[in-house]
Amino acid sequence: MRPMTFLNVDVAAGVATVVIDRPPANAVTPELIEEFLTVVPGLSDDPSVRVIVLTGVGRFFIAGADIAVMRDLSLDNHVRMRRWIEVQRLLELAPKPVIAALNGHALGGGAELSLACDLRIAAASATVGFPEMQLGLFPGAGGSQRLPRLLGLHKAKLLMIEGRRLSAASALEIGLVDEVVPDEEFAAVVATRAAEWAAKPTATIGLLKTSMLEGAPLDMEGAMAVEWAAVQQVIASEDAAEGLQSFLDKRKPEFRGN
Ligand SMILES: CCCCCCCCCCCCC/C=C/C(=O)SCCNC(=O)CCNC(=O)[C@H](O)C(C)(C)COP(=O)(O)OP(=O)(O)OC[C@H]1O[C@@H](n2cnc3c(N)ncnc32)[C@H](O)[C@@H]1OP(=O)(O)O
Repeated sequence: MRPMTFLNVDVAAGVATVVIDRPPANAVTPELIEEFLTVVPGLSDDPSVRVIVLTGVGRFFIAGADIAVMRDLSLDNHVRMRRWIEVQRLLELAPKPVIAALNGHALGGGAELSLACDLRIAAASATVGFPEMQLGLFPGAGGSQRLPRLLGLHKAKLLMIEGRRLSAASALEIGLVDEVVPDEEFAAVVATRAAEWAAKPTATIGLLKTSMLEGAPLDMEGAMAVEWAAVQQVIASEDAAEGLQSFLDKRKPEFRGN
């Protein structure tokens, strides 16, 4: 893979950590989007990667779209920036868990990216919000459709109309993040959680992700068929055999992720 300018990728012990480093605010530009579109598929396809962690350098996770870039209100520019949605779909459909480690401000398109991840862990000093409307913009980086699915229509609408930046604690209260960690413990807790998730049956998690998404818009009959197709894949997996055998052997399972 060609060297990246804004993304630092480290893979160790099954954990791929993608660190966003585009000073001063990790704001999103077409160039940063292209780097994500280069990095994420490779991590998705790499069987040695059991979990992907996204995080930022400094006091910003992602401050959202680069406002200077967004000043170009042309359709062409928005088509370029709209590829952020492709990044989100790659994460949402990745055949492995994706953790958004919100080290700092996660705003606008940054918060919207986190909605496509499977776990959101926030440092206590992080803030999360959808301030697009304060800029006269539409929260159109996936958030207007994912947030209602997460929080319910009314709460999502209020959050987006008001555009408030929530503290990590407030975001936890409403279910926008899953865990809040004191700043000084954040890196260690993220590493621990990532290691825990890397040891789980990775392929089965990938199947759970895609079958839940596939089944969501279907009627119960169709959804049950999606679930049954997933079950049939999992019962043929090494991890299913290992999990059951480990219980009978009274030992911890050693899932190999397939
Ligand atoms: C993400 C991809 C989008 C895809 C779009 C799809 C296209 C089609 C749909 C279009 C709809 C748009 C969808 C999404 C839009 C957005 O995300 S809009 C941006 C939303 N984000 C914000 O509004 C946050 C703006 N930042 C702030 O409010 C503050 O920085 C802060 C978070 C409250 C922190 O304040 P403070 O601690 O005082 O720091 P600052 O001095 O403000 O910031 C430090 C430097 O960082 C620069 N900066 C901050 N945010 C951005 C940003 N979003 N873009 C560009 N630059 C940013 C800030 O200017 C400072 O720079 P310097 O002055 O040079 O130090």
